Amino acid sequence: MTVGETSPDMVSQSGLLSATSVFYFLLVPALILWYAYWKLSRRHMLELAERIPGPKGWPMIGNALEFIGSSPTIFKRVYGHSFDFESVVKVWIGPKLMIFLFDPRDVEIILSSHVYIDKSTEYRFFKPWLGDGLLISTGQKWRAHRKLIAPTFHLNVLKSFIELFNANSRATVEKLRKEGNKEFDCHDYMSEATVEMLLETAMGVSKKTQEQSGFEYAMAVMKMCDILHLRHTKVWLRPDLIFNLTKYGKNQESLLSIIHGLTTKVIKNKKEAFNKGIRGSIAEVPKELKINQETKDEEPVTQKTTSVEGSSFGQSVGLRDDLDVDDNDVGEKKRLAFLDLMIEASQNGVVITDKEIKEQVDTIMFEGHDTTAAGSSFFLSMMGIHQDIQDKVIQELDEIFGDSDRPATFADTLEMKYLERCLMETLRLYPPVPIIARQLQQDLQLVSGDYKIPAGATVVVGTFKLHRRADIYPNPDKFDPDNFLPERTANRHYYAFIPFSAGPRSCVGRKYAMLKLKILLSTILRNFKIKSDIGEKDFQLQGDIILKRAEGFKIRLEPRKPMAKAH
Ligand code: HEM
Repeated sequence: MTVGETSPDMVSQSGLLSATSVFYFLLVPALILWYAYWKLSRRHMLELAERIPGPKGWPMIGNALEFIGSSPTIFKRVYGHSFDFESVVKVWIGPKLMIFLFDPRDVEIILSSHVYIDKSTEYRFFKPWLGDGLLISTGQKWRAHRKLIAPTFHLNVLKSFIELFNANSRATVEKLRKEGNKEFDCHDYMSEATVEMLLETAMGVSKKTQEQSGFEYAMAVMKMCDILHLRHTKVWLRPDLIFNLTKYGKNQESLLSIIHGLTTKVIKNKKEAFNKGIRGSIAEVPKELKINQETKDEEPVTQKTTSVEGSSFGQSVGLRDDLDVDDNDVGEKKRLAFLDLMIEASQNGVVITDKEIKEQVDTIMFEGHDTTAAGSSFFLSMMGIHQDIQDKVIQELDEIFGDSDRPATFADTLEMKYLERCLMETLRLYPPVPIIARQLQQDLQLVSGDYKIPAGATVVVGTFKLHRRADIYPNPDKFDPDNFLPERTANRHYYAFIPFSAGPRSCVGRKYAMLKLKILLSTILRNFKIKSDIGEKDFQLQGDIILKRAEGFKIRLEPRKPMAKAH
């Protein structure tokens, strides 16, 4: 080859070289342009955010370091720092803007709105588990499904669950008895009980027909929540591509196969029963726990409607949502339990597909169990710590039931006024859902101060902190059931107590949860006195999606009577 001649190799190499240099030549300005555009498109957001108070952050990562460490450490640190600010706090996690709200007036604007109803992008980690179920769906799909599902949790449907609530509460008491008087974690029992109750009531199948135990399901859910929480706090686990390669990704897969295994079986069993013409729960109630018809018929007329005078079912008296609809408005046909209605609707054609039923069953099974398991475990912890208050609850129960072991009726639950106040106070101090997050599609003007939250930001309603505001609850960290005396609640802002959220996206299971918890907890306290060797100041709180005690819900039991008497 002579000088000046070029080999085909060299041609292709120089071609490659020039292609690479052209690529970089174009890439750099493209990146600069993209960055400039990105900055420009966020100018509005940055300008509005600038005026909102918040802790100083680092370049690029913002305040992300605040979220490093163990769950209890993060919870303590973030809650502690919230006192450096008033009712609105801005936090940057990398490029993500989050605005925390603690003022009930601001919270009302968000929660009562039909506009600001989109869930924050963090909820997307739930997708492989809950699909497009009620908790995370949005727009027309959410609206249509909410309309379908809400009536299945009206009080008239719930009243038909009372015998099953009693039967399962009784079974839980017998399981608890085996602990003797040693210290143990009551959360496991509460999880199992709530899963089994959901199976037998809302799903209408028998827990005995599920080969897989409710306990195994509950444990898998707990581990799934740990993984989801990790993805919220560890930024590098957020992209699916990376997450799926990690051990957490693999673990999630096997947990989902347990979780979905149970829900698939539930739907299959229910469909089989449905095709045989069976409606309502196929679970059996022991004869001695059947509530006789006379007692049912004695219920005053007001109780035959879905709203009960003076009883707020877990939200401020005066607030109303789509669960507070009178019987006459609901109509006879819609009075079916959750899964019965889902299957009937699907058989009638267009309303809901099999995939959508599955997503809703997964959603209700998750939302319906982990929250109530935490709520009941905190309640038992409170009883164990505050013996004087527990004595008053027990006295009230003795006045209602005497020394009879008869099952609780709906009318009895309305008499449990002091127990209800203790439950509300537990949900105030330890709300099982400690924060609620929404994604803003439009700017939002606040009323607590002259701040406007820009579209694109994530709004976080800090329920835990809101419930402990000293200007609303005097001595806010003290467990004081009298906070829910009518004269105290009368002048309180409706949105100062929102354990079940409020407004159009409030919890559909609110009344279900309150009724079930009253029966479960009263049955436990009719049989045991609770003791605790740990005080509230030693709680290691962790807010991984659901608020829990990291050290476990340790209590001890003292039997109140040797053996239950028949009525
Ligand atoms: C103590 C028990 C419970 C508490 C504290 C609680 C709390 C909440 C909260 C705060 C929300 C709003 C979440 C958000 O916007 O991010 C919610 C939503 C929801 N809850 Fe509950 N919940 C409880 C029990 C239940 C039960 C028993 C069920 C079902 C049987 C249930 C089903 C749902 C569903 C489906 C949603 C989504 C509603 C929607 O977006 O339209 N919850 N819950």
